[in-house]
Amino acid sequence: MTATVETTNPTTTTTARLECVKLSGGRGSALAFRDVDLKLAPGKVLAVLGPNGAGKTTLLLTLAGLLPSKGGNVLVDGARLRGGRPALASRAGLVLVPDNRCLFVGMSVEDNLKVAAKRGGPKPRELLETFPALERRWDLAAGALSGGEQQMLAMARALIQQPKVLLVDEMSLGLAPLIVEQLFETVGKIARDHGCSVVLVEQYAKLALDAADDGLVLSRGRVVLAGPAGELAGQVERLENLYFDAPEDKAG
Ligand SMILES: Nc1ncnc2c1ncn2[C@@H]1O[C@H](COP(=O)(O)OP(=O)(O)OP(=O)(O)O)[C@@H](O)[C@H]1O
Repeated sequence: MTATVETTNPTTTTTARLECVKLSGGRGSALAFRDVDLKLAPGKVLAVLGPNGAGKTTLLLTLAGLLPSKGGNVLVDGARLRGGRPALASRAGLVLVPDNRCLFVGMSVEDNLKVAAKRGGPKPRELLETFPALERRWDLAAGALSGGEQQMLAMARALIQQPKVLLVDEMSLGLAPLIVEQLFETVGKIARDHGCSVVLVEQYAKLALDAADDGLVLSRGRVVLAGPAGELAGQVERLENLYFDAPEDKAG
């Protein structure tokens, strides 16, 4: 089964910021996800949900060019992106925030941002507008920050690269619910203020759908539910069944 997340209004927008057409991917010879179709407009947030092992992270890594695709296409602003080439994906504006954050823990907050800054792009201190909590940590080593602050820094470091599409993996991992809620709010603000599209891989289905415009649910590598976030949020029971691998939703 495939499904399409159509966030563009066909009467006003002809080109999606991010588009996947029958995209498949995995590691080695195994497919972790298959035939994923999606369209995401600038400034919109897509929540990618699903149980453990559903293929969510593999989808993000494939979009970021860190894994080769095994079929289908990825398009950014209508231009086809060659798979398996992280430098090309980065040049096309795809920026990944990995679940382990990958910060330089011995370097200060400022230096973590400096190494990612682009010529002509925002200066590190400009990121404090979006992440004011980092100001009082500015000179501290990233490794000395709390989990929530580290996640903010990881997001700020992605944002300083002026992404067209921000790919965020398990932003909430290991964080207190209150911090998670704040981060989700910030994601919505980033999409609106910076006009970038955000693909948000998450386990916290309810919070993610509250922050997203659209949702897509993977189960066993296949899209089993997709549509406006508000509609998916109204199907929490079906979502929960998927998480517990209910037989009716097995994609085979
Ligand atoms: N490093 C790896 N080597 C081989 N197979 C892997 C590796 N990482 C994940 N897989 C396999 O790929 C499939 C998809 O995993 P993936 O991590 O994309 O799922 P996920 O939906 O992100 O799950 P989770 O929420 O637990 O992170 C699973 O069958 C998993 O066992």
